[in-house]
Amino acid sequence: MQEAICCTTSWISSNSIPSSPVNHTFYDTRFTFRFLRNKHIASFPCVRAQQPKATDADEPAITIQSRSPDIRNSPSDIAATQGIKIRRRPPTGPPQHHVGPFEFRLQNEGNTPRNILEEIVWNKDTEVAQVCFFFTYPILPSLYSPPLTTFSFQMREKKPLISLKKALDNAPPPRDFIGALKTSYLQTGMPALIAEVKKASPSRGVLREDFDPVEIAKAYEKGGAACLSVLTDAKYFQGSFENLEAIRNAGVKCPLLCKEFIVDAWQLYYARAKGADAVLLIAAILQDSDIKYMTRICRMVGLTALVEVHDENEMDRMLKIDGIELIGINNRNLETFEVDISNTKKLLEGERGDKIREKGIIVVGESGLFTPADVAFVQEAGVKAILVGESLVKQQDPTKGITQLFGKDISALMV
Ligand SMILES: O=P(O)(O)OC[C@@H](O)[C@@H](O)c1c[nH]c2ccccc12
Repeated sequence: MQEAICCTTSWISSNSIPSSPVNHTFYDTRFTFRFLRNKHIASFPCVRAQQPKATDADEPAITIQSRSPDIRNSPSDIAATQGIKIRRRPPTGPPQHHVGPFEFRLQNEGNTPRNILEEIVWNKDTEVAQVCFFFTYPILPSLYSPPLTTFSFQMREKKPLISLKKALDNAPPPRDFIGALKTSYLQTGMPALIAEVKKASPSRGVLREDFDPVEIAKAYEKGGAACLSVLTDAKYFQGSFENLEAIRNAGVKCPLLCKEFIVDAWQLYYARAKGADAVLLIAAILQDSDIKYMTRICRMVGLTALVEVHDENEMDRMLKIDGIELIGINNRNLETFEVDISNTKKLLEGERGDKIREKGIIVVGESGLFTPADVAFVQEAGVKAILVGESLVKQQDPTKGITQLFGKDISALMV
């Protein structure tokens, strides 16, 4: 079985593990891990964790795993049929060549990221995996051939879910992200602003040297932002979960979007535990079953999911999924960095626009918005909210930046 999650050696490298679903299976009384390999299944009791409370009474209980259970067998084949070009890891795997104690990495098409988004996702997969726990448990030798006395498995957790669950209980309560957008839109008659706290990006480099996330967040709130987006990726955006936490703890009332590359359900819990009210799910990197699965988890833990699309195929995929309430159209192609705000218009035309209105989905126009004309253009196209980073964060006074972006002081229009 390709997606085996246990390793038959007592040593494993984080890179050598496929992105398999580790079963974060919660029971009220005990927690069982299941290991699948060559059709053998071994289960044993482990730490107890608890299933989060369903907020929707109709929502059946769910088993928490890293990724959707539906994709366990051939994730890349399914992704390809959905038009997803981003590969989730080097298909040729880790370095193959060993000479004595040395390892040689052979660079080839299979283990070289094809674009920046793929590179970010591979790094994120490794990052989430590296902060894991390695457990070594004795196992019945008869289950495997040759007999083993121990095996190790990787748990994609910086903190085990049990402690994250505790952190969830202590997390500040989730706030209504969509409600804040709707209220702002009604009060101002302009697209509600999700203002982004972003220090740097791979396409633009460092946007602001004197970066104080709390000060910027407060300035955005004062300027009339409905919600804030906080970058938490450290490697490419110089963001952090500490920034998110600090903004939340500083008493900023705007609901917070955790701007992260979510590749594993564990990250949803972590974001909520750190005070996020919403998370970003990127259709270019998550297949349909992952989106369905992760949006369900979001509902259970009280997070709003902002599902991001960039092209027609991604939009059509998301429109077939029930329960999506908020869709962001990214004007930036995350593979090439090209920005074109007419992308928002293109994806809202014709039948797609009709379907979005029918379903009552709120659309957010994302990236590359700098002027009142840009805001008017995407509003005309049908968005009720906008997500803006660069043009605001670069202003010495981000509050004034908001007034310049809209051509008027929107904070004065808010009750
Ligand atoms: O700085 P801009 O061009 O205003 O863009 C903000 C936001 O849309 C952008 O940061 C963004 C949109 N989708 C993302 C996904 C990951 C990281 C960043 C993003």
